[in-house]
Amino acid sequence: MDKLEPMKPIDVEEILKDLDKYRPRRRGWTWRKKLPEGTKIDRYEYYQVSEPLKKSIPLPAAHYFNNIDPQPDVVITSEIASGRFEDDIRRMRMAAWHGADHIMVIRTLGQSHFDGLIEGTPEGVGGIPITRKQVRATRKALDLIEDEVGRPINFHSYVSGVAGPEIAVLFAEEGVNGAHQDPQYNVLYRGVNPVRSFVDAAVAKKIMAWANMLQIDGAHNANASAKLAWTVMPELLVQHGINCMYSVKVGMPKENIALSTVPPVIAPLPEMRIDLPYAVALRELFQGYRFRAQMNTRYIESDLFDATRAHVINAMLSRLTSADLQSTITPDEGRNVPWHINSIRGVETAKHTLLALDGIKKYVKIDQEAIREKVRELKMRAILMLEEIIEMGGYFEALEAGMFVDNGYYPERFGDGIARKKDGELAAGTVVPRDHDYMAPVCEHFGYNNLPEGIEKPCDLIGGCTFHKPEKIQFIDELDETDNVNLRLQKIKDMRSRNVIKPEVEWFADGWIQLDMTFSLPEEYAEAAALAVCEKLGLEEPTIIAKTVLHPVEGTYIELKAKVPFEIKVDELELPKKPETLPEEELFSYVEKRPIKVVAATVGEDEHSVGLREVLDIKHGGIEKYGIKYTYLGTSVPPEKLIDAAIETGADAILASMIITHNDVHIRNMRRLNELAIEKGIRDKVLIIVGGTQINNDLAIENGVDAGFGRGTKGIHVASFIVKRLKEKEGN
Ligand SMILES: Cc1ncc(COP(=O)(O)O)c(/C=N/CC[C@H](N)C(=O)O)c1O
Repeated sequence: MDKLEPMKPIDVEEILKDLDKYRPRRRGWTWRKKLPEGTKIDRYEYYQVSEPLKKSIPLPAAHYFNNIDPQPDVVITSEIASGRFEDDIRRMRMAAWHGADHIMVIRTLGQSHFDGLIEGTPEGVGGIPITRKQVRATRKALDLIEDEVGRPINFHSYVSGVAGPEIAVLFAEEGVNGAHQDPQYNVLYRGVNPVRSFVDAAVAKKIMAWANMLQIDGAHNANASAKLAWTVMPELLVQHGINCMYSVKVGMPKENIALSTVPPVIAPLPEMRIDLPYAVALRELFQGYRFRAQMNTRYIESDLFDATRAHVINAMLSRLTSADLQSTITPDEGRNVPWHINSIRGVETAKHTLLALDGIKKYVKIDQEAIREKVRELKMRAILMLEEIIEMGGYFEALEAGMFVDNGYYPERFGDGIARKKDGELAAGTVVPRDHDYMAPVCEHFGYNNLPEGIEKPCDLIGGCTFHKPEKIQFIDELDETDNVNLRLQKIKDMRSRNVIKPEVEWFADGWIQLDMTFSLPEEYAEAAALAVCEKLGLEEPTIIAKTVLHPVEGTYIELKAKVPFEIKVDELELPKKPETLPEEELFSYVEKRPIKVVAATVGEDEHSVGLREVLDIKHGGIEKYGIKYTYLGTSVPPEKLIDAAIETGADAILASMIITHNDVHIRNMRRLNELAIEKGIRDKVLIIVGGTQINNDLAIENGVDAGFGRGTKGIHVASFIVKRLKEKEGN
């Protein structure tokens, strides 16, 4: 398969075919191609956008603006790792269409403790088992997806744990474009021996530098691990400094070193007043490096709205300072391994906010004087901390003393930091000093290597290494015949062959749905009542995933997930009939021969007019475009007035818009129009057509009018209906 059919799902079996022969089309990271300041998109000016996509899904409100889908200048990340790469590939395609060009894949639980590579395609837990086959299949799929959307997509995962160097070689061989690499992470959060972690990191970073991979550091983990995240701000600056300098010393270019910057707090704290000075201090201290805005995962609860608000603030912080990448840790990080919809919501939030604040610095400047004191204080605290680390004898000694992730706001100390023994922890004593005559015919190998004179590159000694002779790469297909993608695909093939489907959240037809409901009960009763509703609906495994107390006794909002026990037969689905339309030239010629007049209004106490005006006015392709004359009576028009106007003007049709449906007021208005038309003796002379977001044709007809048009109706739909009916009534 050399390209994707836009309206066909990715064929994973096709992706898996000839995987042993696949070679990555490029190595290294790709930034977006920025467009000049003042670029016009449609009639609007932009200052921070990049080249558009060939295929994409714009923001929800884009249809008001000719469906434009501007792409911010900042790389947008989507983190996708459900445990089944074959489903993640589908979601990567969804994310790419919504504007993500950086796909980050978390590794399966505990892979950092595997002292070697794993192979095949076992199912992961909370992430993907990173194996050559999985990496290769995903990169191959991303090739197709990037061709489809028309923009390179960066594939990213993690170089960490006791097999860090091996993972780095794998990523370099397989064309992975970016990776987290920070030796402090292994030490602090994976309990790896500090010396081992730093030696491995040097080896891994050198390989990543050769592969031109973007590196993201792990400072955000301190933020995510501290009790009060803001107290580690000075330490975050120190941690960024340690990884940045270590990476530069190993030979990594600064433009490939990204700081994973996290806003230290969230409302109810005065978020921006605390986060802004920190963000400014970072960018002043680390000029020349890249900034990856990482949402604050420390405080993400199960409330999707609160998480989304936090994401908006984070992206706003990016625009007020600067960011090269905008991460979109999904809003449901606080409750699930991210679901499809929440990966996409994360991308939309980033895109929306970055576009909303396009060029904002032309109007809004940070008052450098006002912020100066706070910025200086943060830098001073970080410098003092660095000086103390040096006084303690250096990084490893400071580590043993528990200097890191202490919850005190340095120099305040609580003594509850994460202490790691220099000669203890996982893989202690496994670093073997190289002999003085050490020689390895290995390219991009960190450290001294007694290579013989006159060779062009080390691997010339062995006829080429896998970096220079990829045909030497050993591709292992599957190792576990009971846990692999082929077995999992069997279930999908079976359902597709029977043309049945189930709802899903992260894996194909996994059966999960999400419900939300509100009860006028205190929360514990509301939770029990919600579960009871699911039982009565015959749903399986109902699980409460979030709740909002609207009032201690007046009401509680509950969100649940539950599984549907049945399959849906796709063949038996009744698709809503698309309103038929006549060819435009038929409409023009009919109306020319047979003039048509209509009266139109928004009826009752309803003030909504936008939808009706779009159906009427020529500039929106309204019925006026086809020569139909209309008399528009405005909004909140009593049905009586609309009928009288139809009589006065001899109208052929009445167009009544009704958006408000409270207490079925729309239904009363439909019936009223019909009754009045009968009373006044014009019912057989005039078509009554109603429209509105909650209207459908069946509802309209059962309430006495001739047609009902719902959301998204265009002038041609209404004009076609009128002409069709008049033809039926009057012949020709
Ligand atoms: C520097 C570093 N190395 C490795 C790993 C992952 O390591 P395991 O494979 O042991 O889980 C991480 C994880 N960070 C969380 C990712 C977050 N969701 C993010 O977007 O940054 C890390 O920060």
